[in-house]
Amino acid sequence: MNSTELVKQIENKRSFLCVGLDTDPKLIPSMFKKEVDPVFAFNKAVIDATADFAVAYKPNIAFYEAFGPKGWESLQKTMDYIPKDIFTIADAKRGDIGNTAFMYAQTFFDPSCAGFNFDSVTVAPYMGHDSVEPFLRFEDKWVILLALTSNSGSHDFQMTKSEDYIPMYERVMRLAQTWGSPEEMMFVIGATRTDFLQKAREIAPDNFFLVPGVGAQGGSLEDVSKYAMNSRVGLLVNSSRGIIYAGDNPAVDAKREAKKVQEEMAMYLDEYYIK
Ligand SMILES: O=C(O)c1cc(=O)[nH]c(=O)n1[C@@H]1O[C@H](COP(=O)(O)O)[C@@H](O)[C@H]1O
Repeated sequence: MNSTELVKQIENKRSFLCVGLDTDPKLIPSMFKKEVDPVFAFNKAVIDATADFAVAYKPNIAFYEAFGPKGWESLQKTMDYIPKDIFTIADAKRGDIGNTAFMYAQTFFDPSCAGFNFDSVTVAPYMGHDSVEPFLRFEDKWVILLALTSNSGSHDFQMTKSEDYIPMYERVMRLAQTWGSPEEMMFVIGATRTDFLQKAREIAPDNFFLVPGVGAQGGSLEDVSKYAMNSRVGLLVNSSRGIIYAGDNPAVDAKREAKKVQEEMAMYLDEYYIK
């Protein structure tokens, strides 16, 4: 999916919500446990309940690969079920030398390999340009590069400053913009880092940000909208547990939560979105 299609979807749905499909078999409500594939049955119910309010789905790959072939099959069925006009993110946080990175890129982007046709993959920048470039070879596919993450460990490396006082996350964002255009590269900026959202937007005015950390991790949707929205919205805000585990019945509970977030987003679009 290209950025024009993504922005159009955001404007039509008045939403920049990404629903995270972090489906833990232990947390699936009992009504799904009797199904042949409980993970897929649950995801299907969540997708049915939230597709009107979400512009993206982000299956976190860890929750699927932990269960081997069965997990990959649940992921495949989930991907096949997601409506084709909704943006998809393989949250895999990959990063390796070039030829290996290309295999990872094929896994998620090339339907003739593993069978997936994701729009984007999360990638760790630590190994540098040649570990990211292979993901950029695919047309209308996106790299979502970790910049400033939502966890407390983000202080360990991302916030550290070199002799020129530039923090590592800023160095990542500036250099990565020489590797790929805003049409193919997004940055992860945690919603829990509202103090840095404005700065991040200054560093990368045109890139989309994937912003996890609202909902269960407590980030403020209003601050994210206020400080990081750009003239093409430029935001995908993820919530996983806060939506998918909102209650025992996704048709009611996940729907209620997704709708609530979407309505709040519509309000912030009215307030902060200036084309
Ligand atoms: O890349 C991510 O999506 C990500 C980056 C980050 O900085 N923090 C973060 O929480 N995530 C992911 O976003 C999701 C957050 O889930 P909830 O806290 O349940 O909404 C998980 O899948 C995390 O792996």
